[in-house]
Amino acid sequence: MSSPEAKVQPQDPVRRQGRLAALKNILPVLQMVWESGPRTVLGSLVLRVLAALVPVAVLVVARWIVDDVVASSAAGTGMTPQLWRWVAIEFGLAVLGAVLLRGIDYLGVVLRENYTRHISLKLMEQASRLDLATYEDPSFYDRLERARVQATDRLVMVAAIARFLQLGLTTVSLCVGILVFSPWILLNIVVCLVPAAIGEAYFGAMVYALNFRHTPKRRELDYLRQLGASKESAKELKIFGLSSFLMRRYDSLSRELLTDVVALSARALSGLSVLSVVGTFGYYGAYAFVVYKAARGELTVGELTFLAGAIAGANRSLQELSVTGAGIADQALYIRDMLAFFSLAPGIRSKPDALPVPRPIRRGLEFRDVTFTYPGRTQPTLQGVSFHIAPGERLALIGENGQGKTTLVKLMMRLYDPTGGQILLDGVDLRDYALEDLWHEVGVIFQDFARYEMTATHNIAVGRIDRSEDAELIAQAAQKSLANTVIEQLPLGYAQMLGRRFEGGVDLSGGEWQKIALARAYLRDAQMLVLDEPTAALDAKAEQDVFNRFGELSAGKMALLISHRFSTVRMADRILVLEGGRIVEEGPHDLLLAGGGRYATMYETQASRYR
Ligand SMILES: Nc1ncnc2c1ncn2[C@@H]1O[C@H](COP(=O)(O)OP(=O)(O)OP(=O)(O)O)[C@@H](O)[C@H]1O
Repeated sequence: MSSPEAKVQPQDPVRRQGRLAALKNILPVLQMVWESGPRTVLGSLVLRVLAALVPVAVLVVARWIVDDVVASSAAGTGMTPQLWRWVAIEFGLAVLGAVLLRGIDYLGVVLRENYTRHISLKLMEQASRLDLATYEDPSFYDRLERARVQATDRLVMVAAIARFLQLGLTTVSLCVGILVFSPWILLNIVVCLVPAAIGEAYFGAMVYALNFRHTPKRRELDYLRQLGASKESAKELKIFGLSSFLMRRYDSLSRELLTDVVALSARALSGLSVLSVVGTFGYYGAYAFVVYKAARGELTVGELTFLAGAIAGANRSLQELSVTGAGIADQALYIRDMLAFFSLAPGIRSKPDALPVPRPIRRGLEFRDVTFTYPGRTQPTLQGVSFHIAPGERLALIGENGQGKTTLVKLMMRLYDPTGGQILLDGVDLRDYALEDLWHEVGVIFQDFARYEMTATHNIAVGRIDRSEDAELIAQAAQKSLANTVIEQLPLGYAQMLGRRFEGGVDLSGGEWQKIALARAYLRDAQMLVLDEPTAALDAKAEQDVFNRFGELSAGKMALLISHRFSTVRMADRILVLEGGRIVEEGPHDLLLAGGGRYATMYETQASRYR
């Protein structure tokens, strides 16, 4: 049985410890950014360092220009060569600044595309590793949704970190410039900005906490939106008149979210406005002090120019630094969900020394006293199930709805592990075999098989994707399942896009889809065939044709059939009757019928309908 995966316990994001702990999440993200394109990252860093130093260089040159102009005009020497040189340098710096900006933008685009690609592939890979049980847990979808949104939204954070580094360097260089003249001016600016920085951080965390709480509701909103505009539900929505019901639900849910968001934004607006007034005090205090010193002749006009520019620049970049820093800290909280998703480990996996599945399988598959309870359920779905299926044998499973037939198949494929008992293949526990090998050896079509919005070829090829280019093999599988008759009617034949999602797609009937899905099972060179309701959507004639072939196709293999139709079931060598998760009868059709038990009653009920 798969171990329940650790639930991600959300730390209280508003508390300082939670925020500080979240900061360490930045490191793995930086690592992922680096992995997505080391050269781009390096190039981007170099450009940003250069760009960070341009503002202070401009101010230093401006200071010398102003002082030289004042001196020249007092001495009446006009434009000196030295002055020309300063102007030329200033011009060069302006050009450099503009070019660097373009370069940073360009590399930013490359970085963003690389990172999105890299992270999306990682997400897909991780999602494919997880247990089926994980997919049946609603909290998983909340987590997946947060991870998905974060994977792309956190690009903002990547850009923010780069911006933070650049701003940091600009700020330090300007502050050093100010410090040379007066440490007090600097202190004044910094101290007055601290409350605003704390305020930004606080409200950022509040927004995160709100978004965290809203995730289930947002998921429901997405679901309602999709349901309201999907092909699958369109018929029922119209006939049952459900649209207004869905819209009312959407309206009330979205209103709840809106109210919360507006309330928080209003609080942030008033709180942060007050705090920014304090910051402005610091800036103008410093500015007035410099003007006062210049007026008393304690600073040259060039120094006044430099300081006024540096104070304005430092104030601006410090404010921006605190907003960007708070932003990064918030993003770090969001990233926690993405990292938590990446750290989920599947409970069902191969052991390090896993065995290959024997070829050929000699003794067959045995369920030995198997019990299974679904995660989150208290009652077992299967109880003490024991049976054996030998190579070359066709076994049928019959039972009313919800008796555990599909569950038994899921256990057979190791999509779940039993909670009690053992499943053995050639006398060895299924858990000792390599998972991929085991899956390779089964050709399965589930009752709720997937309908891929792809071409007819690919819809069959998914059964054995490494042979997707082998047109002949695919055509043979289609012939076996009778899908060829369906495909030959399509305007583009095997190249026809199926489903309605994409341009030129053609939809099929339920039975036609089923024949296509059946071809997937035949495409595999598998030793076990498992067909869960393989003919449920087929008409009587097609069912007859499918089964006439099935006999030949399953020769020498183990075949398990699940069906509610006795016409299907009776052709099996042996039939298991499942009731309440237990096998209550077992034997060939004639024997069970003669026995007059559960099977005979079910058979009679169905037969009487046709008399
Ligand atoms: N993922 C799940 N989590 C919890 N319970 C489940 C899950 N899947 C199935 N069940 C429950 O297990 C029981 C058996 O389900 P199963 O799908 O195996 O029945 P079945 O015999 O194949 O039914 P049907 O003939 O309707 O296909 C049902 O009561 C069902 O509600």
